[in-house]
Amino acid sequence: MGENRRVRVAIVGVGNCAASLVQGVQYYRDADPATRVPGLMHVDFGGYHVRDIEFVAAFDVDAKKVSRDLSEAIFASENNTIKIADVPPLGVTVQRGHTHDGLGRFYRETIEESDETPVDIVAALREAQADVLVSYLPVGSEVADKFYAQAAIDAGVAFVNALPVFIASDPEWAKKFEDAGVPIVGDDIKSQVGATITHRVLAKLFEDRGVQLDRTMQLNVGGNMDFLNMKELERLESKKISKTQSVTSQVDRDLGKGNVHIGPSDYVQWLDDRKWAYVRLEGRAFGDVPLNLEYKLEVWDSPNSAGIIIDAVRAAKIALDRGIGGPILSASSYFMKSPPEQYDDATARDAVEKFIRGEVER
Ligand SMILES: O=P(O)(O)OC[C@H]1O[C@@H](O)[C@H](O)[C@@H](O)[C@@H]1O
Repeated sequence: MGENRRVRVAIVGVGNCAASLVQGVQYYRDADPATRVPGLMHVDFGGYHVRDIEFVAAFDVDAKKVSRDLSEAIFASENNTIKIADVPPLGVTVQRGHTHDGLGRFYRETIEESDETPVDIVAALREAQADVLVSYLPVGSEVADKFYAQAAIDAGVAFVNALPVFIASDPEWAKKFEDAGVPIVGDDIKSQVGATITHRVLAKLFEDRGVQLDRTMQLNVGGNMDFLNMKELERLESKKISKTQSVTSQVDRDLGKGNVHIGPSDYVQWLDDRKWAYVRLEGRAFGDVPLNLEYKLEVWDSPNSAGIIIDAVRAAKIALDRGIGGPILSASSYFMKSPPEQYDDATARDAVEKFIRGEVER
């Protein structure tokens, strides 16, 4: 395992999340594996340091990003996340990707689409000798995401599916990856301490402590392109399903129709890439006495997911090194909202550590 100590990463969708990822690799370049570093779960992940991640290809459709060096494209157009690092020129030119259903109404009204011809993705991935392709397409890009998933299979490149399109968790797609011997980690990134994981953990706490959860809701607002895009309601159907099942999987009972409301709620432009989540859980405790819990989480959305992707790409690379194809269940269940199999987060975390040590196959 691990003769090649680099993790060669390609990105599709050079938005805020990609910006945080690229900056984060720079930010943690000299992190000491012997210490606990704020913001990372692993400095060293199975022998790969954060600085071993190398960006080798990037695809986008935005005229202000295509043909620019990745180090500039991450700060271009509508990208508005917090800056954490200066990024030197990377020598990676953003290539014209394929649009398919990637641009909803609000993207089309906001950005100018590149008039360059889309490149051959399989050829580009091969030429770049990519190990892992990270899909950061906008929510609702079902056709485009599957197109890139197929390109990853055809190029023999591992796939990290950060958006709520069901691929790793779809048995037919999972089999395609398995048959091709290509690893996949998915679906839908679960942030470090984000709306989903806090909500899951508290729902489980109610259950574990014998409080019956009767009703819950999670309302999210933000000011990035993700939230603007989701004003188009059809595009967020898969997102609502993904977020809801991630929380309800932690409760053993069916809460009943109408008692769970989880989803993106509105676009508030001045929040920029901040996301605020308002969460409420209503239950019954000892003697059927009401017990309610309400909290508000304020985060910068994109850096909150970047550390998770840094681990997900290294998990995918380890699977490649070990010749394991198909969904990587441990990493998918800890890092993603909709993995093929749901576990509680402590169990999933343990599984990831076992995977790193080679004690579980996937
Ligand atoms: O905070 P949560 O619920 O874990 O969600 C995290 C991520 O969820 C994805 O679906 C969003 O598109 C990302 O922008 C976001 O960072």
